[in-house]
Amino acid sequence: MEERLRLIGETRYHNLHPFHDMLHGGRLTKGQVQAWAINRYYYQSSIPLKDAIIVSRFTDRLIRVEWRHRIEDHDGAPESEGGIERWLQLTDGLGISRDYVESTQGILPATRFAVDAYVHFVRDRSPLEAIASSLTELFAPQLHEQRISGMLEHYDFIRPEIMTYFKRRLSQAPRDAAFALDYVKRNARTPEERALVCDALLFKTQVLWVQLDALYHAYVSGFPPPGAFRPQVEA
Ligand SMILES: O=C(O)c1cc(C(=O)O)c2c(n1)C(=O)C(=O)c1cc(C(=O)O)[nH]c1-2
Repeated sequence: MEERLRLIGETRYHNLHPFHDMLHGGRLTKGQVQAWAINRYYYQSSIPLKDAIIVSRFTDRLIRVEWRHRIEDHDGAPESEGGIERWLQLTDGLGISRDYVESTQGILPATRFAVDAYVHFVRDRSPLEAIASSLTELFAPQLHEQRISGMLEHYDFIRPEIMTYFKRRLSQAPRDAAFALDYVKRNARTPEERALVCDALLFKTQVLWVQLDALYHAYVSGFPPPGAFRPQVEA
């Protein structure tokens, strides 16, 4: 099963999407990077809702204890900032108002539908599939490394401080992915359960991929849907 999961990552993870090639290779305008960050905020801010649902689905206290730090990683705590605040530092650095980002008014409909589908998936499917759907994080650190170095190298509007979100994920994601992988290996006992685990990961790669398809269509091909964020024309 682990081999199958890793093959799904190698062939379907969104590091392979052409929008990411453009983002990391310095081939987007500042307006297109702003569009990516505004849309991605919706994903970030929904992750703790998704994780709270996962916590609510386990009667096993030890799993709840293990999983709940993910909510704090994103939401923060009274004395410490979390990932959502760090994401807003990124959008601040890109010159977009927090009110506008947090309102999620300008996001693409496809972003909302895809992210909501992820939240609903962990609510509606088995707890095993809910955990398996987080396994894309196995493949995230390499992508984050690429993003940090690529964006710093290629864009004069990206300063090191605003990439803190990704630097922090470099240590958080491997720990989280290792727990989830160990959990599915121990708990998917039948061929049917192992197939469900692989299908959950496949589903999640589609949640991520379709968000970049929508960004590409709107901001590279140039067909933003009505009501979506419109970058200001750059001089
Ligand atoms: O930048 C990315 O490509 C990327 C991908 C993923 C992922 O693979 O789901 C996550 C993140 N970032 C991320 O920052 C994050 O906090 C996160 C949580 C989860 C999850 O499913 O619980 N995925 C991801």
